[in-house]
Amino acid sequence: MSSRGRGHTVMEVGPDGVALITIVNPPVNSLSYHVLDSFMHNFHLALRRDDVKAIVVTGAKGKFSGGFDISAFGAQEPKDRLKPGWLSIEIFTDTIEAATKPLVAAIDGLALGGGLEFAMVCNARLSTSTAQLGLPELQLGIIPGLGGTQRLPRLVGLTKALEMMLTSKSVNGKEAFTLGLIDGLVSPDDLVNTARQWALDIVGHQRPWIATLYKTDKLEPLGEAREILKFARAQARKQAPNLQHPLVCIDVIETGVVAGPRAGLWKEVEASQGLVKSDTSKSLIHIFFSQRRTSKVPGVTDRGLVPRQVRKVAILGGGLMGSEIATALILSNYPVILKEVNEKFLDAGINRIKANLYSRVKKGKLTQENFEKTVSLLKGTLDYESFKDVDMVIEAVIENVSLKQQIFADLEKYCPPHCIFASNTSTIDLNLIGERTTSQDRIVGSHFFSPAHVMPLLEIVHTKQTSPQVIVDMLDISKKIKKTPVVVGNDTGFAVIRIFFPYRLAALLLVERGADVYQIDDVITKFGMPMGPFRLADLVGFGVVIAIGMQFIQKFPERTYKSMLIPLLQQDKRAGETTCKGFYLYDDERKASPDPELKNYIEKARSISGVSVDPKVVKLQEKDIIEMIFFPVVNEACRVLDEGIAFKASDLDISSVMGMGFPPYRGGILFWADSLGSKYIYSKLEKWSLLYGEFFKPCAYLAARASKGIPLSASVELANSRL
Ligand SMILES: C[C@H](O)CC(=O)SCCNC(=O)CCNC(=O)[C@H](O)C(C)(C)COP(=O)(O)OP(=O)(O)OC[C@H]1O[C@@H](n2cnc3c(N)ncnc32)[C@H](O)[C@@H]1OP(=O)(O)O
Repeated sequence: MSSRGRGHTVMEVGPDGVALITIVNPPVNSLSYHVLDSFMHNFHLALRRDDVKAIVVTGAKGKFSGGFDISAFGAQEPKDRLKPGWLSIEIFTDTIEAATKPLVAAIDGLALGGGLEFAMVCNARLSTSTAQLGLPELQLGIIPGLGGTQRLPRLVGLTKALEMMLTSKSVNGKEAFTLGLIDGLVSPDDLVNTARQWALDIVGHQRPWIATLYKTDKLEPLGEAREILKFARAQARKQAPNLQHPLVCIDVIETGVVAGPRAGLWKEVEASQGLVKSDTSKSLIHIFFSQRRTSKVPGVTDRGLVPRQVRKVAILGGGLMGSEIATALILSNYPVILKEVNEKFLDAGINRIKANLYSRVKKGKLTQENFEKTVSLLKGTLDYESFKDVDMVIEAVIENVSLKQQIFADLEKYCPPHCIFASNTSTIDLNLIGERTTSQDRIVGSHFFSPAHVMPLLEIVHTKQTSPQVIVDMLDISKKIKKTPVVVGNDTGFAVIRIFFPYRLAALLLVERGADVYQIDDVITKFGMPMGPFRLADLVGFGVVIAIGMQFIQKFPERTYKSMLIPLLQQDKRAGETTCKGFYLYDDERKASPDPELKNYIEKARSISGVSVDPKVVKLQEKDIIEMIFFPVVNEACRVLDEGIAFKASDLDISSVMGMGFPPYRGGILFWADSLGSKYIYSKLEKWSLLYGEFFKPCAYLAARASKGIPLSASVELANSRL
């Protein structure tokens, strides 16, 4: 975790009698204790100075503040700071909001979390139209802790305040103005001067001097407020049944509405103290920093390489993945050439891309005008003529080695020598794909997850020969197309598919020994996965499931559990959701329901495997099911780390969350595993391997860490230092 510099504020007093205090703590002007101490020093100085009539607060380099310094959560603090309410009530409310000179916030860029709470303590707020304002604390497992739960409803009303806090979504300056969150919209160039004049106008009684905490005009009448809160509670329980902090947030807001804002502030203080120590918050903060750490790749991003500009991209293959990738790129303003083998396929690809964009128009995420502009970035082609000035090609054709080899050999002939050659393969060795070229250094994997224009993860796959420059370029592109990149090695399944291959196999092993398919899915969904392994297999389709399964049987025969259940279902034309039958039955609206016929297939698969129903498995508790399904995934993640396919444990946490929907509030697969302990996981896997075979056998990495009591995510250096 980094808060980089510790930060400070700078004060300048102008001849107009306005003290301008600027927060300086790059990169996002977070509110570290240094910043807060420095602010209070300057603030008291400004209050004391006779030549200061009013104060304007702003942030350096076009950013007001990204909020409280997240890296300071859980850090050891001096005693006075541990005093409940010290910052929120003593400093923010009773000192700043109650000051004898007015404060105006001049907001550009960001005012998030504590940043916005700081601005709401000021007596007026001016902002640029593009600034982002919001209280995203809930995505970190905490609630706004500097009065945000009380002041936001008093500025924008309960309904909007609840929406902003519970979804963690920010609003732009324009919307903030309409809502009443800010008092004026100003261009960036005029921001500070207008704020100075505004502050002087408050002093001169030409504008109101408002203490937000005591405003009531935006609050709904009590009866209506209770109904709104009741609805919000029901929604929160439905959307996040495993999470407590959204409900705590609603309780805190309610206290302020019912018992008054000071009671609300105290309740906020008390609730925040508990939440900041919760496992949920620790996990979500881990995810926050891990996500930002994925683009720091040792030996690659520490060489001072600068990403090259990619002005034009070509995509080969307008099938499902190719068109989704093209959609992602044009949505981020990359001109794209889509190549297909004939007019029919090309038209189909272009229409798919238009349909992807159109669905955003329907959802209000893209205007009709921007739809036209985005589509104009796309050109279709049937040959390589227009490839002479492309900076990157992404190949997304069917998984056929010789076809891909031919394509890469052609690319070498038609594309400029600097062009990056990326493949979206999810199963084929990149070295094989590039075998007929002399361009191995610019061959890289760009493994998108479907739907590629929606899913947030991009696996960047490097071979031993991929140049660091190409990886740096890919990291830059992934940032521009708003994906979280994870750089991984070139091996079967890369990271996500590889670590999750035992997920379905463990579930199949349990079912053959008597566990119930629907109970397993139910337990895994309650654990927090978007769906259980069987519902997921139906969604992906058995054709793909079997093809991927074959890869693992070939590569890791000793630890692949071979069940015939899925092939048996497929033989009967039950291939998952697309055939309306798989593990579930599907109606016209794709609603899944259990199928009583399934037991016949299970019995057949059981007899082929030669296993019988085990009464212990039939009676497994929820906790056992979770462990028997996820511990093999943890085991595989350890292997991936040990083999150097992933650079860091935290990259696998992000891969599991963003690629497979592992619940972020559990911190990702290895963070969760470490919360249970390597010894515990090892002992369980060891026991099951004796009962149920090699599939569960703990790997050497896990065994070594368990024997030393070291976390699975600890760096190799730490592990070695304990040898
Ligand atoms: C008591 C209060 O109620 C509690 C709080 O205020 S909790 C904090 C609430 N604020 C937030 O949740 C905002 C978190 N930050 C963000 O969403 C995004 O970082 C952002 C929108 C501010 C900027 O996004 P972007 O420009 O893409 O830059 P991003 O890569 O995310 O961040 C840049 C750097 O700032 C750091 N950073 C961002 N916000 C931070 C914060 N609040 N505290 C500490 N560091 C922060 C990041 O870790 C990153 O560090 P790195 O370069 O060393 O990896």
